[in-house]
Amino acid sequence: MLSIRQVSIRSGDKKLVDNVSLSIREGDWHALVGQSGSGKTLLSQAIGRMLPPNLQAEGSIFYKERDLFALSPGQLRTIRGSKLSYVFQDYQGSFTPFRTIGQHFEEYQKAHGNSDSRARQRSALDALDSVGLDESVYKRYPFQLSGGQLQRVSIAMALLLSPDLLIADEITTALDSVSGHKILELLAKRQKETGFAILFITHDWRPVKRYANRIAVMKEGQVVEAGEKDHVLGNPQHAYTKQLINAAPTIDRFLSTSVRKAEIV
Ligand SMILES: Nc1ncnc2c1ncn2[C@@H]1O[C@H](COP(=O)(O)OP(=O)(O)OP(=O)(O)O)[C@@H](O)[C@H]1O
Repeated sequence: MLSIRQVSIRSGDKKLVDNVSLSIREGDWHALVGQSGSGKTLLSQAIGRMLPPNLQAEGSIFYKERDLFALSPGQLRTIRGSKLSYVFQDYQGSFTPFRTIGQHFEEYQKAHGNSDSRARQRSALDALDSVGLDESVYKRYPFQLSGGQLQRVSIAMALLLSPDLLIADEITTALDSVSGHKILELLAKRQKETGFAILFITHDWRPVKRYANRIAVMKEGQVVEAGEKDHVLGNPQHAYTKQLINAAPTIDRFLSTSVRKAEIV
């Protein structure tokens, strides 16, 4: 469904992403992991042509046989937000403080051509309901919601127009672990219901093990290993992947440490 072909991203002479190729299939939960600064966010921004203006991308990214790099800005707008949508770690930055949640939904839907105000409100309330939020949230301001609730609103908006691909960049990093877990469970439930694919950028191996079916590992701008999750985790080929897997906390290790601590006390 999405095919990233030999994409490089440069800042002047410096290559920040180096000749990356990656495919995302319908319904995939595709994890993108790797060291800080390895180019995960830039690669995800390149998909929606949202790179900072000082950077240049080359190569091609095909969404259902259309090269996104070759589309006009108008053509791209019909795809971004509707077929491809984003949720970010910085959910607070995605909201304007003096606008209610309802006003955010209004603006978003008008921008995507929904001119029927009753239908707009109905679909906003349905979207809130689908992420476990009640109608009262529609009239509230962003500062009146918790981090977890705001991230739910971001997901509701990102899924409003039934995208084929949701790009989720570190979406639980700013949340406490319980709220983060609830967000991921919600995402998994919505994915099961509607079948969109997820490009899931993370530092955390736990959700990768739990939810992903495919993994790509990035290091210094390159994808050093990619494939089915079970294959990559069970039979890692690259030294860096092995290092990442060994460094990840496992429940077994966590439990044995806790038991040891309990024994010492
Ligand atoms: N606008 C920019 N101009 C120049 N260099 C940039 C720019 N944006 C990012 N970079 C550099 O590109 C590299 C890749 O950045 P990117 O944010 O994609 O990494 P990442 O893998 O997402 O890291 P993290 O996991 O810490 O979020 C980094 O070295 C970063 O400093």
